[in-house]
Order: sequence, then C-alpha cells, then structure tokens
Amino acid sequence: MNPDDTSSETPTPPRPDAAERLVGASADGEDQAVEAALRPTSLGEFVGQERVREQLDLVLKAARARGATADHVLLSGAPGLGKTTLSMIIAAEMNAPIRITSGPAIQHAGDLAAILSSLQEGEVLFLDEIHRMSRPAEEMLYMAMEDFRVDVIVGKGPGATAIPLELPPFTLVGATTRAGLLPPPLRDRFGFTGHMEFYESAELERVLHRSARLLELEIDAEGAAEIAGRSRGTPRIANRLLRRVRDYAQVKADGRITREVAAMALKVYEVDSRGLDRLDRAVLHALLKLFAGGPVGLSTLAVAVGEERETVEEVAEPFLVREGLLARTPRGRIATPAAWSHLGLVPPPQTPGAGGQQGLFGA
Ligand SMILES: Nc1ncnc2c1ncn2[C@@H]1O[C@H](COP(=O)(O)OP(=O)(O)OP(=O)(O)O)[C@@H](O)[C@H]1O
Repeated sequence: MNPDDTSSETPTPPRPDAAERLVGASADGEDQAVEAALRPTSLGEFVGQERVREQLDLVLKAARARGATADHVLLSGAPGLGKTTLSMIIAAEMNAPIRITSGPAIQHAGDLAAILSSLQEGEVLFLDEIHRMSRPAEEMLYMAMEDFRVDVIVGKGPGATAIPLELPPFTLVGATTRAGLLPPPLRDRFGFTGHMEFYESAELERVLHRSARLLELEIDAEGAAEIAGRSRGTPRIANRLLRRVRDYAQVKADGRITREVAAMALKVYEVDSRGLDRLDRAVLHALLKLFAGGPVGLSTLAVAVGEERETVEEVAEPFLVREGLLARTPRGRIATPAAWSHLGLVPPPQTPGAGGQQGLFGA
C-alpha cells in the first residue's frame, strides 16, 4: 500500500483520556514523578509479557554476541503497559545510552535530523507515539532506519540541495498504541515487533508487591489482589491505585494495606470492584435505566450522561467493551447481561433493550 494512503500531515489529536481520572491509563504529573522510581531495570525484573520478554531477550543476546547494535524494535499496546520501561531496559541490557522523544514533538523533518545526527553509536532512540509523527519526518526516518543516513535539505525552492549525512548505527524503539495506523513501509523496517497485552490479575499483584517494597509499604496478598482486580489490566493504574490506598491506610488505618483497607479506600475514590469509575458507571447506568439496555445512539447516550460524545466513545467505552459490559452495534449501543448484573439490575423482559440483547446474544 502507498504510504501516502495511511500517513497524515495532521497529527492525531491526543485521546481525551482525562489524565486526572484515577483509572485513566495516561500518565499524570504525579505518575511521572513516581514512575521513574518504580520502573524495573532489567528484563528479569519486568513482570509478565512472557512472549515479548522471551523474544526480546533472544534479539538482545544475539546482538550482544555479534557485538552489533540491536535491530529496531516496535512495541505496540495500550498506554501504561510498560513500553517506555521496556525501551529503557533494552538500552540497559545493551549497555547503551537512551534518548527519549515522541512523535508529536517531531513535526518537522529538521527536528528529527537534529536528533539523529547527535546520536552516539549504539544509542537507543525511543520514539513514543510514533504514529503521530509528521509525514516528512516519517519519510526521513525510513532512510535513517535502513541505511543509517539522512538527506538534510539546505535552502528553499529551486536552489534547495540535499546534503547526505552519515549516522552512527542506532536502535530505534518505536512505541504506538495503534500499530494498525503505521504505514507498512515504516512497520516493515522494524526487525522485531512486540505486542503488549493487558496484564492478568496475578501479574498485577506481583507488580504491586514489588512497588510496595520500593515505596516501603506493607501490603498483604489479599490487599494486593483487591487492588489488582480494579486496575484494568494496567500496571500504571495499579501503581496509582496503590498510592491512593496508601494514603487511606495511613490516615484511616494503621498503614497496612489489607483487603478491607483497599476496598474501603477505593470506595472513597469511586473505583468499583471491576475497576469502573464514576464515568463508566454513569454510562452503564444511563444505558440500563433510561434506555432499557439499548440499542441507543452514541450522541443520545452522551447527552444523557452530560458528557461529550468523544468522552463517552474514547474514554468510557473501550474499557466497557473490553470488559464485555457494552457492545457497539450498527443499531447503537447495547448493554450485555453482565452489565445488568454488575449494576445489580434485572433486565426488563419485554423491552426494546431485551430485544436488542436477543439480537446480539440471540437464542
Ligand atoms: N511489566 C512491568 N513490571 C513492573 N512494572 C511495570 C511493568 N510495566 C509497566 N510498569 C510500571 O507501570 C508504569 C507505566 O509504565 P510505562 O511508562 O513503561 O508505560 P507505557 O506503556 O510506556 O505508557 P505510555 O504509552 O503512556 O507511555 C511504570 O511506572 C512502570 O514501572
């Protein structure tokens, strides 16, 4: 496919994943301050993602054995699953420095040329949100990745000249939440692609025990399980909930994090047993109570909860769909049987909502 078909001059706007949400997966200011202290620093310490870890281990060991720079690596997956952490581990395992930047920060090819030309041999360049780079920068990256060379354009108009610039070998680690948005010519230039999955509860419990140790908190197995179950499969959310539960434990209890303390704390913060927050529950509640389970159009649903359409669609719905609580259908949004039972409600038998569900889960 022609790269022109898929890449865009206009960067994708940031998702309205309100950073202030306790269960939002994007990093907020406090996360950024604390995350550095909680990042695992070696592949051995990195919890979960067995397949990616094992494959990456081979890629890095083989490069080390050859005395070569590691192949370019593409990491895809939702925010907060550990892509930045893995890129730092790659640099540490290769004993190489790392430079961190992001697609939205590189809007002109010149920005990229300045970064590339100052890399040291073997350096890891971490490019977060690589799908949001401008097209000219992306095209410059193709040549840099393949031939370790860029053409710097000097001057404008007919007098412009391309000056080739040799680059030292480097490893590009690209991260994206949407691998499908990358133009194939870019995707094909990565020697290794790792897809990061959401974490199992048991893995998040290990993350929580490790973080508690680093933050010098006392947490028991049940306390960790309680927090893990509400963390939406995401280590960043698990670590954030841990900090809020710590506050509660210190103010309202003896500082120890038990199941009871964790449950009480997260009730105060309105994160329920499945990790739904107030917005998620408001969407479900409107769908069930006002529209009898649907189908209902997105705009109507958004008006009913007093939110923007985009907020409902991009902030609340993905997790509700992933949890099997809501389905998007051509006729509108439909609540699943699990949604009724999660909110403790009984679906009315003879309603359009029940009809919608029969349509979806049809006998
Ligand atoms: N496998 C893991 N084991 C332990 N901690 C982890 C793991 N993955 C992520 N974390 C922790 O979760 C936090 C978020 O991770 P990280 O910043 O690497 O995510 P990300 O995928 O790069 O997110 P974004 O896409 O928003 O940049 C970090 O504090 C990190 O310590």
